[in-house]
Amino acid sequence: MPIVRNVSRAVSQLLQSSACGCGVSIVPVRCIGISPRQVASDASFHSVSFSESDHPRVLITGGLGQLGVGLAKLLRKRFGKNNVILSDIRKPADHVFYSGPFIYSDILDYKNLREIVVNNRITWLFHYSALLSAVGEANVPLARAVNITGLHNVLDIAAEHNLRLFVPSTIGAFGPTSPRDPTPDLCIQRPRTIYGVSKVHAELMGEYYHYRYGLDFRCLRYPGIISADSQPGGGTTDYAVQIFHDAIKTGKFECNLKPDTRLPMMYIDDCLKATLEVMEAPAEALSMRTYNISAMSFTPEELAQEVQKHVPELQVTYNVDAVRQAIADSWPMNFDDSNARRDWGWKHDYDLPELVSTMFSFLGSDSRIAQAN
Ligand SMILES: NC(=O)c1ccc[n+]([C@@H]2O[C@H](COP(=O)([O-])OP(=O)(O)OC[C@H]3O[C@@H](n4cnc5c(N)ncnc54)[C@H](O)[C@@H]3O)[C@@H](O)[C@H]2O)c1
Ligand SMILES: C[C@@H](O)[C@H](N)C(=O)O
Repeated sequence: MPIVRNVSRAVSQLLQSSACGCGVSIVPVRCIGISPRQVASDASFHSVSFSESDHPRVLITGGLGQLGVGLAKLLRKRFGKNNVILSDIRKPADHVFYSGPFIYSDILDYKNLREIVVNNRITWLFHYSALLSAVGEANVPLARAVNITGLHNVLDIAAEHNLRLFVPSTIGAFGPTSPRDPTPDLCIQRPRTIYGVSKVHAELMGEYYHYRYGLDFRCLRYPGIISADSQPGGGTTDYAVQIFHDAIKTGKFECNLKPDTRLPMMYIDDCLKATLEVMEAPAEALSMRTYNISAMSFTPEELAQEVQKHVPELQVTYNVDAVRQAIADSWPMNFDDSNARRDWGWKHDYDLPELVSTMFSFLGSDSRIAQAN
């Protein structure tokens, strides 16, 4: 009766352990006998345990958004082009399609996702598919399906096939009753968006699967991410990307948040670096499975002033979007990431001045607003 023994050992360990996971080290119990989803008896369990000397075989879901292509580039440099598969439900641009393996995958299609994992002997999964905060409020049923049902599919497949699973969370996982300045890792989380609710759900489900089934779940709460070569997908922090494009194209920027709205932000290279670092961190180093990460925090007014050092002619006006403003007003102003810095050595490279000069050198500041005047 090995399964029964494993179950009772898992349950007794779970009951003895603290629920918060803060500083408490619990030996994860891997027990495929109590796999979270019943699978057909003929299903194959080609789970490949990843040994440190091998390269992981990586799948990225929702990989054609703001962050996925950059992540694939970083991981392919490290693990080899053919070991990293990008997937999405959209058609990739030529340069993406020809830069490495791409596959269609709808995360709502459980069987197809499982087939991809099995056929490609996937060992690491980065689950990036999501509807972000502003688009989520515009289509709650779709956000609920993609962000919650999709996550359930990914969790079950990851547990069944012994994957290391990364799911990003967000500053949006906090709400108006959370401490906002700074926001620690462990505090009240009562977000008021479907996006935030789905991300708290993801954090809790991932941690539950970790303690219950031994799933190697790792999660970072990202701030608003700023990138030059990819467009944001409909979030509240999008203004901080749009200002660069508008400064160069027209010399005029209309901001949809109030000038004094302070939010945590990060340059994409720091975000992707943190993601790889936490995935490579030894399990013993992780006292928690969900960490805040932080780099800088600024208001639209402060960002505009820094941008004007490069484009002095830039004119900024404010036309507040009530939905986005309400969301931003409920989010952290500053993020406390001291646990990530202590546990696995997280350290950001970009503060506001470096972020702004890097964005302009990427976007080519010589094409700036001469034509706008
Ligand atoms: N960009 C940020 O500022 C930020 C901040 C915090 C957290 N995050 C998180 O990081 C992850 C990636 O963010 P992003 O900015 O690249 O998002 P994005 O909105 O730009 O991209 C999301 C991708 O998911 C895909 N998708 C939607 N429905 C799908 C489905 N049914 N099956 C498969 N794919 C589907 C979309 O086609 C899109 O390419 C998300 O989980 C997001 O919550 C992002
Ligand atoms: C912060 C983050 O999760 C995303 N950029 C949003 O604004 O929705």
